[in-house]
Amino acid sequence: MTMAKMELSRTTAVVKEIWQLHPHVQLLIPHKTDTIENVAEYIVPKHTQVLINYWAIGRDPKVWDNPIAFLPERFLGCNVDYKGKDFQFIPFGAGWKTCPGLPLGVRMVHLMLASLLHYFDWELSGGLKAEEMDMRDKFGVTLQTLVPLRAIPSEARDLQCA
Ligand code: HEM
Repeated sequence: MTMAKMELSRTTAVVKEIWQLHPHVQLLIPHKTDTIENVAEYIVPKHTQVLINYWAIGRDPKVWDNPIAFLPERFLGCNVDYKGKDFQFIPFGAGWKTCPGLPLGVRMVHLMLASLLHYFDWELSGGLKAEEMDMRDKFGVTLQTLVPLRAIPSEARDLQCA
C-alpha cells in the first residue's frame, strides 16, 4: 500500500467517525410509507410519516462498541461504508431517496479536511485542551456543534503556488 493511500484511509476513517457521532443530517429527510410495513415488532400503517433517528443509531451501544468515544480506528480495515448498504451507518440515507450529492459530498469533505490538516498546524483558542472541548451537538435541520470550534492556524506550510 502506498503512503498516500494509507494516509487517505486514515482520513476516511476520521471522516466516517465524524459521520457516525455528529452526522450532518441527524433525522435524514422525512419519508412516507406506501404500504403497511413491519419494522421489528411494530406495524407501521400505510402513509405514515417516518423519521429515522440516525443520530441515535450512531450512539447506540447495541450497534457500536463504545459509541461515544471518538475512535476512527473502528473504521480501519472494516467494510462498513456510507453508500446505504450498511443500515447502522447511513449518513447519506439509503434506498431510492438516498442523497444524490453523495459523490460530491464525500470528495468535498475529504478535500477540505485533508487540506486544512496538510497546510496548517492548529491550536485551540484560549489554551483549551482537546479533552476539555464541548462536543455536544445543537439540533436543527442540520447538526451543528453547540459551542462553535475556535481553532487558530499557528503555522502555514507549502503555501507557495507552483
Ligand atoms: C457531506 C455532505 C452531505 C451529506 C452528509 C448529505 C446527507 C443527506 C441526507 C442524509 C439526505 C436524506 C436521505 C434520506 O432521507 O434517505 C440527503 C438528501 C439530499 N441531498 Fe444530501 N448530503 C450531502 C451533500 C449533498 C450535496 C453536495 C448535494 C447536492 C449537490 C446534496 C443534495 C441532496 C438532495 C437533493 C437530497 C434530497 C433527495 C431526495 O429527497 O430525493 N447533498 N442528503
